[in-house]
Amino acid sequence: MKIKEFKLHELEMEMKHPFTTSFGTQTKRHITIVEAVNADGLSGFGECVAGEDPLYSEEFMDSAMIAMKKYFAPIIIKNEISHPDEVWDLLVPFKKNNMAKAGIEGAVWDLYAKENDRTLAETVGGRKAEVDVGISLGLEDTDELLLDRIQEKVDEGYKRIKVKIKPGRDVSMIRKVRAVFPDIPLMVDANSAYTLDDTELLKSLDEFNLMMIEQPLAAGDIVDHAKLQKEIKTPVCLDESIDSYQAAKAAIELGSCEIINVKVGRVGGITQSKKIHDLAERHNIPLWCGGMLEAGVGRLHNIAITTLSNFTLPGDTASSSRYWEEDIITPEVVAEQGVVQVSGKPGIGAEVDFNKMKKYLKQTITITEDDAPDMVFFD
Ligand SMILES: O=C(O)CCC(=O)c1ccccc1C(=O)O
Ligand SMILES: [Mg+2]
Repeated sequence: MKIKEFKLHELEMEMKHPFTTSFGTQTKRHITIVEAVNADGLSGFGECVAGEDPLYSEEFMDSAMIAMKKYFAPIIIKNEISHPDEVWDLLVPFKKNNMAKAGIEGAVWDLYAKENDRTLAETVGGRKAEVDVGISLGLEDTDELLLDRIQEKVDEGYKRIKVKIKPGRDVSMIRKVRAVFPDIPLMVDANSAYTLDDTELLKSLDEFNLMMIEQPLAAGDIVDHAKLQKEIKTPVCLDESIDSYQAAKAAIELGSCEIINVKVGRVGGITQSKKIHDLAERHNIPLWCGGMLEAGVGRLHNIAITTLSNFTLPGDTASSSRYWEEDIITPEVVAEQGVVQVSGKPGIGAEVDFNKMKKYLKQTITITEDDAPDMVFFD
């Protein structure tokens, strides 16, 4: 397949509700929709999920835009490929910048699926016709407000509730949650807010029968999580630490986690997600698909990857309406009683609605063959 041009549609989308984690509060998302166009004018779409600032990982949207524009888009335009798996091989000489790589690669996967008149889910090897989803709730100003939000989402039928925690908003808050909701499938996400010095505190979460505790310790850490997992009953789930196949392999071999949150953007795309999926499946490590407060394109990619067999736990791919007054896709993603139907249409299975998208559009950068200088970095 040959990509004639890439278009980087840079958006700024106001969120319906602020989203607070242990590393800050987000009220809007700086998102880039990546469009890959072939010679026939057919387009595939990906979404770069880098944050506004390097607070979740080392990437941020400004850095990702430069990486996609200067390196990754030109290299793919200059090379004829037969399968999207080859995108990773072409980009791997450039270190990290995985969310930028994943944005480009995702658009190529969607275009490839459309060129072959197949759904993206089928193309990545998924078999499910529907997927169970949960929802991730940010920290609220008070525990009572959090209880109200949980009630709302339980009433909507989400299959599991994820609650952010941080020092000072952890044990007593979760005790209140469990007092009201003793039996709901419940997990917490610390976003690296603790250290091994907090082992006793983290051990006290064992009384709440949590499904897992996500990323309690430093982003990128594998060794201390292995020490912590030996001390606590609650399964450790890693997010920020699993930024590559190699990290997943190390975490599994060291016993650093019992569950992995796979984010297509964080690990560098669908090809690497599939590789991690197969490794985890061989080692009986269940997966679920996390979120980065995506717009509809990213949500649809998350749904496609969730159709793979070892994504056995509900992920964070909630309805579009949970985040956006109006999403950029038609139809939007809708979770009915915590279940999302997988579209039978080619590719991501929904149209990118440019009339909706232009309300959020800051700029579109087009990269063509002319913009692709000879890459002197490698032959
Ligand atoms: O996409 C969502 O619904 C939120 C997922 C989420 O919790 C999150 C959102 C932004 C950055 C990090 C995380 C996380 O899972 O750690
Ligand atoms: Mg997380």
